[in-house]
Amino acid sequence: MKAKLNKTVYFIGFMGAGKTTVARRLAKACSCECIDVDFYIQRMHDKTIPEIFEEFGEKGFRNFETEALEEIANANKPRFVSCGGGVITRDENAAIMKKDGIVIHLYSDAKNGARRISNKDSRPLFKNVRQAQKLFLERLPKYRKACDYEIITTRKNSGRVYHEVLDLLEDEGIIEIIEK
Ligand SMILES: Nc1ncnc2c1ncn2[C@@H]1O[C@H](COP(=O)(O)OP(=O)(O)OP(=O)(O)O)[C@@H](O)[C@H]1O
Ligand SMILES: O=C(O)C1=C[C@@H](O)[C@@H](O)[C@H](O)C1
Ligand SMILES: [Mg+2]
Repeated sequence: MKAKLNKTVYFIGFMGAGKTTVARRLAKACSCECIDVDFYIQRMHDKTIPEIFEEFGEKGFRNFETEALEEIANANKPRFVSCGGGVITRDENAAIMKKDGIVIHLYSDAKNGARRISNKDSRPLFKNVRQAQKLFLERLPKYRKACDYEIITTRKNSGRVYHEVLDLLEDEGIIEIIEK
């Protein structure tokens, strides 16, 4: 399949929602760039996320995250961006994404995320399922406020989520299908 993307699409959602997986597959179909904000931050600072949390704390990490988002949004070219799970903790991040493109919330709670994520050590804020579920419930209104669209991913495989997002983007004129 070949498609053309007209506007940058930001994926938000809790850890393990499938943001990176879906963004990569869509970028391949549209022959455009796919940016993972977590990878971008790690490359910018040449440190892993746990190292950044240890050295600069969560506040330091959040500052890097806003800086990275600003850079990504300023590039002003259509692409897919998968965000870190906590991007909605700052209202200014939501404003940066909305100004540049459209925001899709991939809904997955922490219990669902826990079944999908194998390496929880690389995620300092996913210590155990009970704590993570509490964090998810605190964040849910923020994900919903920050997004333009929401796709439920619970009990759906990544292929199904991909097709639902693709249909949505086509219906909204954000993607044009060139070849089926
Ligand atoms: N809908 C799905 N059903 C089952 N497994 C999935 C689904 N989507 C992604 N996965 C798998 O779950 C794991 C996490 O997916 P992914 O890295 O895309 O999530 P993420 O939202 O980017 O997470 P994080 O916020 O931690 O970066 C991967 O192993 C991926 O293959
Ligand atoms: O949910 C969160 O707050 C985070 C999710 C990850 O993607 C990373 O951005 C980091 O571990 C913080
Ligand atoms: Mg990811």
